[in-house]
Amino acid sequence: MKLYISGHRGMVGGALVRHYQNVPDVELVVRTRAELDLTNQAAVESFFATEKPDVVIIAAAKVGGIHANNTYPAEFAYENLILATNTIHAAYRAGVPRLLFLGSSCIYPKLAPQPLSEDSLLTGPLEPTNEAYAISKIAGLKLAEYYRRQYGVCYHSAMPTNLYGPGDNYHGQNSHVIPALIRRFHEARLAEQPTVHAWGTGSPLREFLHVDDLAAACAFLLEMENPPDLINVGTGTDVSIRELTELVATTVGYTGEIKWDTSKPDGTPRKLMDVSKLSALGWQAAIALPNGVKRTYGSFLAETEAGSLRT
Ligand SMILES: NC(=O)C1=CN([C@@H]2O[C@H](COP(=O)(O)OP(=O)(O)OC[C@H]3O[C@@H](n4cnc5c(N)ncnc54)[C@H](OP(=O)(O)O)[C@@H]3O)[C@@H](O)[C@H]2O)C=CC1
Ligand SMILES: C[C@H]1O[C@H](OP(=O)(O)OP(=O)(O)OC[C@H]2O[C@@H](n3cnc4c(=O)[nH]c(N)nc43)[C@H](O)[C@@H]2O)[C@@H](O)[C@@H](O)C1=O
Repeated sequence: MKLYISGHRGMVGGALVRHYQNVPDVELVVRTRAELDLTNQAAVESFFATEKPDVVIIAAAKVGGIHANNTYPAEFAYENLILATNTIHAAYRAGVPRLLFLGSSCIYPKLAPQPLSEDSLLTGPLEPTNEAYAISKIAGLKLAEYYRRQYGVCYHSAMPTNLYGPGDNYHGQNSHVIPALIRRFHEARLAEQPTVHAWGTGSPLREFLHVDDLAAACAFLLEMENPPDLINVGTGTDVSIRELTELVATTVGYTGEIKWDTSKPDGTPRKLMDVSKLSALGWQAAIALPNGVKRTYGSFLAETEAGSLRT
């Protein structure tokens, strides 16, 4: 099986490469952004016509936390729309029979019933801080569905909940909450800072999935002969941002005071996936949050040491 993983230098793409690199009879195809810019339609068409992979996983995207999504909506919409469109269409034109598109839990309406069922898609207004990204992800998953329906190709989508793990982005402003807090608490401990600020009120609820679990779930879905068009991937449990913040501080060994910067947005009040569809098919997450955060802090230290930390 010739498998093209886009975005292999990102957190999800990296986990997929780790998962598949020792699987027998899998030939991995990867390209850096410098080698293949997925927003360049001609380059994408030419790549697919030459490589003709058997399976594609779209793990490339413009990704960021609440601040980045809220600040750069034009880039989040444009890059993710064009990247998904180019990849799905070129894969179809090159005769690729199987493709997995990755969306995100933010595709569901802000106030949809919790836990978020796949049936909630397109039933109400989106969370404003990530509307642009969500719209591009909805377009991507719908495109995969339409190509499957019209052309009979097995193109389908998975909706992961908030992810974390090795190879995450530790940018001070544009990252997600777990990498942001790991770095902030780590630096505060080293500098013996008495106070650390976390964003918002601490009251929102979020569900977190380790990226190695997501890679395993993607492989599970790609083994299915007739996968659903759209399926949620998560753990089925959530925590408050306040609880998460305390967990990260403890893991990192920071003992100072935590203050809340309420000038920063909370985002959606709760985002818990209904994972009953995936559970019924026989898959569930294996890495519990405290252990996952501990492992991720270990990766952060190793990446810092190696000079490869993404900031
Ligand atoms: N992180 C999370 O919490 C969640 C992520 N997801 C989804 O998982 C997928 C992967 O996310 P994640 O791994 O976290 O993101 P990362 O930012 O870690 O990785 C994304 C990768 O995509 C590459 N990329 C972006 N634009 C282009 C382009 N135009 N051409 C070529 N490559 C490009 C980036 O390359 P470069 O390094 O050169 O910029 C990067 O390697 C995305 O679809 C995202 O929506 C879903 C739910 C939650
Ligand atoms: C994966 C997901 O990621 C984004 O949505 P989000 O769930 O809001 O993700 P987040 O990780 O940025 O924040 C989670 C919560 O945590 C709080 N918070 C505290 N302190 C920090 C902090 O220091 N950084 C960040 N980023 N958040 C912080 C923050 O205020 C919020 O209440 C979307 O872009 C969306 O498109 C998407 O798909």
